[in-house]
Amino acid sequence: MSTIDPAIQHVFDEVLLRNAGEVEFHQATREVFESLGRVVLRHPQYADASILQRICEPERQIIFRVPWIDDSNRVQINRGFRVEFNSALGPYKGGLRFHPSVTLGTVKFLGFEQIFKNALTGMPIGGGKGGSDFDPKGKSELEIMRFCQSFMTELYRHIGEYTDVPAGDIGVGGREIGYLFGQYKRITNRYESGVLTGKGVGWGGSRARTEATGYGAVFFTEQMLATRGESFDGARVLVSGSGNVAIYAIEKVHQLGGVVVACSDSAGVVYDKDGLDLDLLREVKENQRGRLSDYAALRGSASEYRAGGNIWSLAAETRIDVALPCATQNELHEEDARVLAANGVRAVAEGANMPCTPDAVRVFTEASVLFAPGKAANAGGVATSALEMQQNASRDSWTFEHTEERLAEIMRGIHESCATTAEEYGEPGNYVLGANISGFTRVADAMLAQGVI
Ligand SMILES: NC(=O)C1=CN([C@@H]2O[C@H](COP(=O)(O)OP(=O)(O)OC[C@H]3O[C@@H](n4cnc5c(N)ncnc54)[C@H](O)[C@@H]3O)[C@@H](O)[C@H]2O)C=CC1
Ligand SMILES: O=C(O)CCC(=O)C(=O)O
Repeated sequence: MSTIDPAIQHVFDEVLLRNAGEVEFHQATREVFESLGRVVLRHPQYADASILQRICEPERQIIFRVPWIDDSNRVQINRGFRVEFNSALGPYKGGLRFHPSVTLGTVKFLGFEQIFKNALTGMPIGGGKGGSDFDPKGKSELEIMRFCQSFMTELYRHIGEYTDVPAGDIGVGGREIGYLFGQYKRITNRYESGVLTGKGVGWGGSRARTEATGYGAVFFTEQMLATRGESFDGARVLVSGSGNVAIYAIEKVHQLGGVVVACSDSAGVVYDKDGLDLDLLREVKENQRGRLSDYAALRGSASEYRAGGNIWSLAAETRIDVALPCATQNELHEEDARVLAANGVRAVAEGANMPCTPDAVRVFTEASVLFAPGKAANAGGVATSALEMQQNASRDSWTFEHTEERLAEIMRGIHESCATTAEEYGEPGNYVLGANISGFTRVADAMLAQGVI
């Protein structure tokens, strides 16, 4: 079992004390600290410059009121957040999450992960994240627009092409990015394309950004499988969630010859034993903004809907080769990992951010299941956001094929750097260790070069 090296335990204790009650942030930082003992011993300059202490302290945290008027003319108040965590490698970069569960601790855990993920991409982007406890579910189109406009009315003063570049995450897709961009343009009187990514392709967005996170997670898994001479061809796959990441992970698995037999939402699971109907799924989720129960009703006898079901338990009923958790944090627990490992699952890759609990990750590691942490596996989204910024800066617009090839190349590079770093530190195949050390080293070296700031 991984533990924190005694040489850096006191730094982690301080992180716990300074960020009391932020359990997801504790979880994310603990995992990184568990990987870093050997690095700090090998490179004492990091400890001398207090890099660990500094990397855990956001450069800036912004919390603001978001007032808006609902369709019944009542004033509603939400809370907005933007945590600008680390700008050693470039402007803060990371998504916005709109979900009722969002707290400062959630945004800090996501922002912390983003620092290392963005470093792994090799692109010039720092780490940040934001969001609100606003719940988009059940809101009208006009309520969503009014909320986004109010959110941006405060956020605009903190962001910019060279400062901080938000994008989407849970509850924030192309529609919300459109409303946010419109309000930014209106307030600043500037068509600053590079201030947000995930824009519509017709007005500054990048082709393949919508697909990038899900595709990238599958590309990474493909690389991991290849280290054991395996592939997606004929593989049976579980993908949790049914949002942006899940849908495009499913699409890429199907393109590579695999079959995704189940996906989920917060209300239940659909199990189509011969494979999901992706066109229908997209119609229900993307166009109608419906639930999986609606999908199952339309799909008829080819589909089984399990209200409140656990997607991972399907591995005990049918052959599953690969599991891709693509919904939300801590959705795959120790018991689920045991079921997956005991029933022959060969690879697990985190399309979502931190979907597997630490105990689940330990089960996979002990069972020699290939395991890709989110900061490596889902980095294709933010990498393609950086490609969007590149296209914006050069007033260019690339083809889908070119952008997808760049994405595939970036994912191969991330896989390579995680694999070689894990090997260099004596744990070949440990992608968690490889991702943490490789991402950390790039950021730490830039921080050293830039002095005590
Ligand atoms: N959108 C992006 O480019 C990126 C997203 N991610 C991460 O991927 C995950 C999913 O994000 P998106 O697909 O963008 O969000 P989304 O809002 O498009 O979809 C989220 C999906 O998860 C489902 N869900 C939520 N809680 C659930 C639960 N407890 N059980 C089962 N399903 C549940 C929702 O019903 C929805 O289908 C998040 O962890 C996010 O941080 C990571 C990298 C980039
Ligand atoms: O594309 C981006 O800037 C952000 C993507 C994101 O939020 C993530 O990687 O978790």
